[in-house]
Amino acid sequence: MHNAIATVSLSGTLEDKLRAAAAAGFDSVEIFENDLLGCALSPREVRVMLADLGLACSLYQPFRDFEGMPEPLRARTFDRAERKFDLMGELGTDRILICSNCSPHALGDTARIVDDFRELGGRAAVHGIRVGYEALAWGRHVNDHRQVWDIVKAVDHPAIGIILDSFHSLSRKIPSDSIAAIDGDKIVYVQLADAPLLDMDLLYWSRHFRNLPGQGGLDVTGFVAEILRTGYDGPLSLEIFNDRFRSNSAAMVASDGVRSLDMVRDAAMRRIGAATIMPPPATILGTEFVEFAVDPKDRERLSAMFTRMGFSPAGRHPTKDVTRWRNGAANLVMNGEPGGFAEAYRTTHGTSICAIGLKVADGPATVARAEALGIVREPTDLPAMPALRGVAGSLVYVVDQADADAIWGSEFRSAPAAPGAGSIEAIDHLAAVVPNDEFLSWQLYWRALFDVQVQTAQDVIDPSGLVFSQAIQSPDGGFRLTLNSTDARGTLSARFLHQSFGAGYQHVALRTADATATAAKLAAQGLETLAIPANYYDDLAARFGFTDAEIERMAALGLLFDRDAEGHDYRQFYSRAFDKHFFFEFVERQGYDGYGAPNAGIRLAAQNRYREEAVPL
Ligand SMILES: O=C(O)c1ccc(O)c(O)c1
Ligand SMILES: [Mg+2]
Repeated sequence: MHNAIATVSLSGTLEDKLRAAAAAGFDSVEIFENDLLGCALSPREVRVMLADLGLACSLYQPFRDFEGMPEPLRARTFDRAERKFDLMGELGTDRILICSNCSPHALGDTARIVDDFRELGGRAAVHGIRVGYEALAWGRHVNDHRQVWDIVKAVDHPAIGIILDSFHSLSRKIPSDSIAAIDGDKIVYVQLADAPLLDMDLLYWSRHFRNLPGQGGLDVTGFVAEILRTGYDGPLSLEIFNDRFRSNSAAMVASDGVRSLDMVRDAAMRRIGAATIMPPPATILGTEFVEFAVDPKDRERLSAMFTRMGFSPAGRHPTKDVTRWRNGAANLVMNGEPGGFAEAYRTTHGTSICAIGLKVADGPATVARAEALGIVREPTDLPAMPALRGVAGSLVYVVDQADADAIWGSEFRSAPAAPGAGSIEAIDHLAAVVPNDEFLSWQLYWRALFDVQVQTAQDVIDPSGLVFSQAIQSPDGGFRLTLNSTDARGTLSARFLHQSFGAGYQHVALRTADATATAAKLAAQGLETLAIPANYYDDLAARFGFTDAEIERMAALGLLFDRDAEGHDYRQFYSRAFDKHFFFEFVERQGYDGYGAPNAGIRLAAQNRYREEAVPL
């Protein structure tokens, strides 16, 4: 069993695609006919290039509108097939994909279809070629792999088998356990794609929105598990029609593709109880700390902000300019050390969040899985705390739960915890902004490495355009992250990307048991918070029946409110941004699992009103 990718999944010319697939480590490619037709190389030259790159060609596709054609079209499809068999000989591949007929001329007569395939099998066998029949979800008469399997059984020819494509089967909600009826040695090829769950015409959904397993909402793992159970051991091949991938870097999509296939194969093997190739998805217990790279000129103002947020210095590194700030269970690290990673980071991005520390159940296993998935490990001088490369070159420190306390003890000279400052229970969530091109890539990174779940993606309305927000969280909610991206240049997210020279963490949400009391306390300490307009509170009163006094109090503190369908409440308020760059949120969850999506547009409109204000130099 090996990793393959269809050339249609990658951007560029055929040559670009092949080079990217080889560089990422694929074993073989499916050559998509249009990529060959537009290529100046002859099939023989492509074959030489493939050999030079160490790639095999595992499939030629697609061959359309073959089965059940009335004469004289029928004779012509057989001639066309013979031409393609010759071409495949030059290209050096022995498998072809025939997708189910979409022609208005196609006859649905199964006996005719079976005869057509039997005849084709005879002709293919002469060339040593195996033909795989794939049900397109929108095929005119055949659109379900169960129909294809019935036909393949009836044909009963060694050169004729079935091709399974996860998109076609899962988009139609065909139960994957139906694959158990298929003989593994009759499966000619397997194509994999995921997709976001969209209620959309199947053809349009397939041709524009497919994405890599681990980037969408289909149960590709369950599909692969059933295929492995049949004993199939041929290629698992990515066939991704995606508008964004057509313009993205082929190198990025190809290396994400290998990560995705390795992840899905590992998950499927785990599901069927087979021996696996890497440690399981890592359990994150929480965000142990957030580290800020601070420019010396900003140190005083950032310290003042932390103080107003109820944090106090709780330890200092014995030799480095690194300070631990603490409020309850939340740690913020301020790093002003020259000459190291933090300085390099702030030189590019300005004073900003340069690293996060994740507390995990098993540190060494987390790092081993990261390495198996091709996630870059960054050297650090902290042996107990390995670091992985994260968004925009920031670091994700891996903190084993057994070492968490020891790290603070050994790395910092601790001051006694300041009494009375413990209003923060934990770092609730992080919000990162990433360029649109990388949105799916970072989603895969988190979903491949960690045991996390995704919530339904949200469209958030910024006054200057739409922002996509994808929440990722551990099963118990102890770790939460939102990934945000936009095409709209004027949005806060876009301005963040522009001003900070790339992706990064834009805000940190801190959890408190009582947001109202925390807001009052921090306001009294001088924390500037985001003012929310009166119209919002009129609507809150109307929707939830708060008393005038309750509404007045919320308005005075800039508190936002939401309640989920089960009646769980959420309260949140925001700090002003530090130099229009990053900001803090304070949240109270009463069993509420979301992120206050109905309030996101209100918050963005409020932040937008400060847009013209100058930033201190
Ligand atoms: O969209 C299509 O036409 C198409 C063609 C070939 C495939 O393998 C496929 O899954 C879809
Ligand atoms: Mg397909």
